[in-house]
Amino acid sequence: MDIIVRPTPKLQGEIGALSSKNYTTRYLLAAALAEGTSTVYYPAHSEDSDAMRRCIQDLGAVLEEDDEKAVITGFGKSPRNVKELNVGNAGAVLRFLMGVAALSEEVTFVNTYPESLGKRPHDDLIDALGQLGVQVEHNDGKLPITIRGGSPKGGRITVSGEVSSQYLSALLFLTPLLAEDSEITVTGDLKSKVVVGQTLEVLEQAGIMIHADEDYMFFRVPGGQSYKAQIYTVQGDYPGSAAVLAAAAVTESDVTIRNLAEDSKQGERAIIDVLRMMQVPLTHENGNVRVQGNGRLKALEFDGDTATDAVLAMVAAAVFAEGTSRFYNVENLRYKECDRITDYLTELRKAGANVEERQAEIIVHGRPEGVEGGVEINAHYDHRVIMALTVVGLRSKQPLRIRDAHHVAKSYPQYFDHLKALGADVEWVK
Ligand SMILES: O=C(O)C1=C[C@@H](OP(=O)(O)O)[C@@H](O)[C@H](O)C1
Ligand SMILES: C=C(OP(=O)(O)O)C(=O)O
Repeated sequence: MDIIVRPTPKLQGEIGALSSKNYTTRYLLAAALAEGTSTVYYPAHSEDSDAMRRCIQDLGAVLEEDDEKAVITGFGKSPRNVKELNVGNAGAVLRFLMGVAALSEEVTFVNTYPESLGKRPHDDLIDALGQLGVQVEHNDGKLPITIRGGSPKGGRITVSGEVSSQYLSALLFLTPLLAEDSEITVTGDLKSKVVVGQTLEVLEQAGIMIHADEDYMFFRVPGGQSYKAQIYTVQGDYPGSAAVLAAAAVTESDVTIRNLAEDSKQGERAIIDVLRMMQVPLTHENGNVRVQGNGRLKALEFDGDTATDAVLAMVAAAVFAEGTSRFYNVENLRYKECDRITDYLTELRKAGANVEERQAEIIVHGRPEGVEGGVEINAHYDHRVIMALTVVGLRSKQPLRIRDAHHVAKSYPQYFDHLKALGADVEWVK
């Protein structure tokens, strides 16, 4: 399915934020790793969260769900033997479950998105699991991957943080369950460091003890621990909401998103500060973010690694800002659902944006007068490219047609319904 995004000068209204993807994957996993019955309130419903639901059930968790909650009886330290797991296109789900698979005899992760997740590297996690004595068969560090776990005991592990924080998070979920204590040393520059804070927060809520150095470069993990069955509540999602807020910022708007906690550990909360720095009129009180856009924005410089999943939306806003913006420290955007620097900028240029790339930077020469549009966009299987190009389309002179925009459902299936409710002129076409 494609989406046509037509120029929309005004957005107005109020929506509730979608539920956080990162907390949903973590709570579902923590519940599966516990032996009792946990409840997760307001879990996200999207392809990635469904991938976690499907896989933990394949591994033996029992899940019952109604409109507001998932009730999960976990498998604890003993996942059921299963031949294959299908994580869809979900990177975090794959990496976390590669860790859990170390507790199984033999599991193969199949390659169902050869053009997206199938191209992403997992070498650093494969190497770390190898240090625990886990055998991993792989296709040059990529899917399909077969893990023969058996019974790793723990010990000293080093893991590179250069490409993704998900490898470290995977080890933090696994090692408390091993018989012996572990020490994890992170090498290189740890990317998406703030997301590790979300992992530690969830582990603490699950009753797991981890001694973490303040800079997250060294961890002592006591072995022989158990995840406690708990009641969890998923907070609102900043990365997805960032795209809606960017849409409000580039139009004449009065848009409110509810349920975005001021004190959230999500780094993408920085969308609020970034839009403020861009001089977009905005308030954030009692979990309500209200943007009263006037279409005028100022350029800025920003360390994108602190808010990795919101950078594309910020760049989309910067396309219409006065001046030149620079998003630096973003090299690991190249290892996501697509190359979010080269592929994304190719699509932005098609739409008429003036953008440049460096290995680890996106530079945007703003065009407050708007961009031409009138082209077809390749989504590159990437939900965040789809959301960001939609923001650009709302302020293009001619409509944009985004091909295969249904991939937005990886994290935010209701994105276009939400935009429509705010008055955006968007239409699904076959
Ligand atoms: O741990 C997680 O849930 C995630 C970590 C981040 O990935 P990287 O650590 O690869 O940047 C983020 O982009 C992804 O959407 C979710
Ligand atoms: C990169 C993302 O997800 P993942 O790495 O989990 O596939 C994302 O949601 O933008």
